[in-house]
Amino acid sequence: MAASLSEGVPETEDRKRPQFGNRFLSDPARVFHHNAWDNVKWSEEQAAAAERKVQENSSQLVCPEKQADYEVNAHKYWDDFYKVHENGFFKDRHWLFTEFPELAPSHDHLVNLHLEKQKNEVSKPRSSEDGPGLAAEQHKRPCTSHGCETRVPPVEEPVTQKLTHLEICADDFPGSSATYRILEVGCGVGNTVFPILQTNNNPDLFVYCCDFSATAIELVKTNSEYDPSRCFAFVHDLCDEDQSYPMPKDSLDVIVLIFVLSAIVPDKMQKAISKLSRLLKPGGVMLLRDYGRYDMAQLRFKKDELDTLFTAAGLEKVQNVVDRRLQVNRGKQLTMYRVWIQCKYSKPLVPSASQHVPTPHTT
Ligand SMILES: C[S@@+](CC[C@H](N)C(=O)[O-])C[C@H]1O[C@@H](n2cnc3c(N)ncnc32)[C@H](O)[C@@H]1O
Repeated sequence: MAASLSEGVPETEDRKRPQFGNRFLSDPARVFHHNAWDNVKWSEEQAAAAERKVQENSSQLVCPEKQADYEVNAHKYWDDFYKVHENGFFKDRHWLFTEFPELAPSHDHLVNLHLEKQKNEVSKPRSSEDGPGLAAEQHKRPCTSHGCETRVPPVEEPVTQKLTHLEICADDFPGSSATYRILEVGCGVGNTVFPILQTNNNPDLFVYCCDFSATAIELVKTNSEYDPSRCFAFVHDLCDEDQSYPMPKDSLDVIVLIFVLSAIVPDKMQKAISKLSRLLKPGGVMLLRDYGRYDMAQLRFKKDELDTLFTAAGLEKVQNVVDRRLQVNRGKQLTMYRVWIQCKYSKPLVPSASQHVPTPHTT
C-alpha cells in the first residue's frame, strides 16, 4: 500500500538518500510500517520520565579519583575501544551529504550560506519542535549545491589574507595547495572521512582528520582508501590547549564534529571550539551532529548550550535543530526514542565588532 502523504519522504534533487526530518507519524497504528519516524512529539509524561531517569543516573556519581582517571586517560580508553572493535563499530555516515551539502563535490558553500541566512532573516529559526523539520525547509530552497543564480559579493581570497602573522608557513603545510579544505575532529576510524573522499572528487579538495586515539589514526592510515595526496590524518587532542593544528588560521572551509563534542568534558568545550573557530576561513562553516538532551534518557546537549558555545567562538548561526526520532525494530516490534542535535555555524566574512575572539600565537 502506498504511504500516506505525511509519511512521504521527499528525495533530494539528485535522488539519493532523503534528508532527516521528513517522515512524520500521523497515525500511531502505522508505527511499525517504517524503520524510523522524524520530529516525534514527546508527551509531557515521557519528558518527565526522561528527566526522572537523568536525576536517577546523576544521583550515583563515580568517585572523584575515577572521574579524574576517565578524563586524564580518555585517549587510552578510546584506544582500547578501537583495539577491540577496529573498523567494525561505527557505521559510515552516508547521510552526510544530504544533511551537510558543504561536504559534497562542487559545493559553493558561500552561496548556500548567503541563501540560508537570507531565509533565516525572513522566517523564525527552525526546529523540529516548531513546525516542519529542517529537511522539509531545505527542500524549498531555490538553490542546489550544483549551481545558483544568486551570488554573494566576491571576497578577497582569505587564505592569503593574514598569513604574515602565522607560525605555520603559508605554503608549507599539508594540503597547502588545495583550495577547499575540510577538517574532521574526532574522526575515529574514518567513517566520515572515507565517505567524503569517495564521494567528493573535487581535485582541489584536501581532507584533514584527527583523533586523540593513536590506534584510531593508525587504522585510518592503514585503510586501503587512505591517500596521503588527498588526506592527512594526525593524532590530536582537541582539549589540549598547547597542541597546535597542522594548518594556519583562516585556512579551512569546513570543520566537522560528528558525535565528538559530547565525548569531552563540558568545561573544556568552549576553548576547544574557539580554537577551531580560528582555523576557519571567513565564510567557513562548522558542522555538528551529536546527541541531544534526553537521548536514551541521558543528559546531553540542549540547543541553547551549543548556540552559546559557537557564538562565543565568534560564529553565526545558520542552523540549530533538534531531531527527535522514533526508531523502530520491526522484527522485534520495539520502539526507541532518540534525540539528535544538528548545527551549522559560520564564521562572519567581516569580523563582528561585538565578538572578541582572542588570538593566540599558535592555532
Ligand atoms: C563517538 S566517536 C565518533 C567517531 C566519528 N566522528 C564517527 O562519526 O564515526 C567519538 C570519537 O571522538 C574521539 N575523541 C574523544 N575525545 C577526543 C578529544 N579530546 N580529542 C580528539 N578526539 C577525541 C574518540 O577517540 C572517538 O574516536
